[in-house]
Amino acid sequence: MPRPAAILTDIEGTTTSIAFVKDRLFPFAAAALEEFLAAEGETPAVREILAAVRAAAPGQDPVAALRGWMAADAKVTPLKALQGLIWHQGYADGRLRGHLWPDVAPCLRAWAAGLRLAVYSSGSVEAQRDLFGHSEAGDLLPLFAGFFDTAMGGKREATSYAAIAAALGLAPAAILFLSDVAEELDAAAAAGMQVCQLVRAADGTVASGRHPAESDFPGVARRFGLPAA
Ligand SMILES: CSCCC(=O)C(=O)COP(=O)(O)O
Ligand SMILES: [Mg+2]
Repeated sequence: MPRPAAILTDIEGTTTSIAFVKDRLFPFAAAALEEFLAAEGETPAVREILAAVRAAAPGQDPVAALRGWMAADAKVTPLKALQGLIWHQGYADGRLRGHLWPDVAPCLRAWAAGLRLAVYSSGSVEAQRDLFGHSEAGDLLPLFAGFFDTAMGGKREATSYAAIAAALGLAPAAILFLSDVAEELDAAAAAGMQVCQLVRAADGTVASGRHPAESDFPGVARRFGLPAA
């Protein structure tokens, strides 16, 4: 395999602890839902999201549909867009700061000097930008060349990875995709990307055995011949 020219990274379980997403971000959005809709429900962005909720859950009360998706951790685009808008307020006023494992920011900085970096998460592009722009390691936005969400398709579909490679103007084989979820790695590998599973002990991730696996970003750097932090 050629040395990767670009790194495409997942967020939850890869750059960021699962606990931060599930115990901090998700409850933050859940607690603010009704109040946010009362305040912002007539803005064009939220009206568009609510129309998409009604289209995806016809005949259901939109708030009930959103609550159901939250309870199921459904990766549904309108829910993800709305969570991103709610989190935006928290990042802007300092109540939220994006968690990153301590090994992540030094490696991203080292890699960005010679490689293109991009993110692919179920979280909306706005949510991704806020997490890295207001991270515990400072503003990392300048390191990234692209952000991709479920508008590209689901993370377990090979076509999503082909679309992201095309958007980056690279052959899939030139891109290394990092994720904790084996099914996402299966899909990226099927599209021709190089892949590596992040098996972070603190998150309780288990190696699938189907893909190369490392416990942190320096391990990824060693395995794929990338610059070390
Ligand atoms: C942008 S941080 C919030 C991530 C999120 O909403 C989520 O559902 C986790 O998705 P990922 O694809 O990063 O595992
Ligand atoms: Mg993940």
